[in-house]
Amino acid sequence: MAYLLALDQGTSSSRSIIFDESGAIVATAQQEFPQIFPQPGWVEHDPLELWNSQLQTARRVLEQSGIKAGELAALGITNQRETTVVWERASGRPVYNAVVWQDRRAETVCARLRERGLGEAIQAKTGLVLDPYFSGTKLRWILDNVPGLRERAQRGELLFGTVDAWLIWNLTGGRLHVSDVSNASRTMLWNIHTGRWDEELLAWLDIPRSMLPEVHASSHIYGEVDAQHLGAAVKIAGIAGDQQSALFGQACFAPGMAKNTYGTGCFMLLHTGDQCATSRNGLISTAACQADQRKQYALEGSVFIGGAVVQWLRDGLKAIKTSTDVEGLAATVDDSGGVVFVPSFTGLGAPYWNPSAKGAIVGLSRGSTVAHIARAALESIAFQSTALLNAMVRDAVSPITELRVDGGAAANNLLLQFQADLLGIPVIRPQVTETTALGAAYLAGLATGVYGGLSELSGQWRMERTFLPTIGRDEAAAKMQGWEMAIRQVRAGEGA
Ligand SMILES: Nc1ncnc2c1ncn2[C@@H]1O[C@H](COP(=O)(O)OP(=O)(O)O)[C@@H](O)[C@H]1O
Ligand SMILES: O=P(O)(O)OC[C@H](O)CO
Repeated sequence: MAYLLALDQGTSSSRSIIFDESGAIVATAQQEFPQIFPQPGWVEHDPLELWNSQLQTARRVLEQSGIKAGELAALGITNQRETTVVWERASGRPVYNAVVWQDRRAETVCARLRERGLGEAIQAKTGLVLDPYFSGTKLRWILDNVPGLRERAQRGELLFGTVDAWLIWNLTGGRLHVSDVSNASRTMLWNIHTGRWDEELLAWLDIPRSMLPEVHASSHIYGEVDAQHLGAAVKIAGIAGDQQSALFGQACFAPGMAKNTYGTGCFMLLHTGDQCATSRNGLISTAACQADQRKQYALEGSVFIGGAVVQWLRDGLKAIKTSTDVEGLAATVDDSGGVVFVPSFTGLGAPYWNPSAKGAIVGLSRGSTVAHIARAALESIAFQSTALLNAMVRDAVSPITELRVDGGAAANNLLLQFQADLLGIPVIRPQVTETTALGAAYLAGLATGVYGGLSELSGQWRMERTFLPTIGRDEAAAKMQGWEMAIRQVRAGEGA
């Protein structure tokens, strides 16, 4: 039996999972790390905490499983995307906290690029909307604002990486500065058509070329982990951004196959094969996992607050004790009683793109209770996801006949039923919902010969439960109209 280790470095925790070659989970270890909020709209992580928590979970999962590092066929890395780390080439020390994907501070950088009329040209090259979400704008902010760093970067003393590159630098004792196409495509420095770092983009964002990692296909033997970390050298044979990794782990390999991940945010990806489709409806184009030398693409809708709205009910409103409790509370009422919750705590992502929007709860009446608010919070996750799928349908790249789902909040049956009702297509939850980690394990297994090809992986995918629509299309459309009206109110409040 071959074993594969997936390192899944997410926004709220680091996880390590060992899979056997059938895709079954053998053991899991997880560790949370602190979120740092220095100012409203800013979100940071300590890069050393990311590295240490990831390493600890990798050691723990090996211990728990009784499998020795030397018995692993390979490991794959998957990570929160866009989060930006800068460190010293000579010492490996980070020079600033990691600026997290949710962080909005680079809006000033975007505004200047917009004023220069570069929004469309950037979108044409990168597939991305000019928004502070993406790494290049965060990196530019760091070099412009942290004293001394621009000069040091120009002297070649500093390196930039998304979290995959940072982890691999540490795993290999500074021997490798590498990343994969799926992560590179989120930096706004990568030309999605040529599959290269783009000199014009680097000039517009004023980023020295010497800071950037070397980029390969997602399934590729990058090198080996230093034996001191896990007890033996292990091949690093897969890297992918977590959402593209989940698309791969859901065995969505063909055009028209789509998945939605309900984690901190919600990320819906539609595979578009070797065609880079351009959205006219607020979605972005992104590199999908590349298993070989052929480029693969997806259309993506990214929602910044998904399951995080449930965390807010728990930690901010203290309405529930655990995230799981939300389902019971929401089920005590038949509907939201006219309450609509727009959880745009960190601006609005796709398809609305409004970095300064704030959250709102509208439609409150004397009869509204915390249960209505909890239900509206869950519904907001499904409404936002429906807006993404509607945009994909309007882009008419390919028909979407079903949606595969995963992520922490996909455990919530009430949410998934409401999702199927709104979408009017089957919403399908697989048996293995750790699809992000599974994708990374698959990529590593393909590169090292554990798997013969994609069809073998498609054959491993198993459905756990299907949610079918139970309401008419008119009723679904009316619910969606109520949502869009609330969005207009939020945007009007922002002067958008
Ligand atoms: N039963 C549930 N219902 C709704 N939301 C949930 C439930 N369980 C977990 N969540 C939410 O899912 C998120 C965690 O999912 P996960 O996939 O682990 O996220 P990430 O990978 O972004 O760290 C949290 O925001 C949590 O509030
Ligand atoms: O860590 P997650 O699962 O919240 O995913 C974060 C995304 O990669 C951000 O683009």
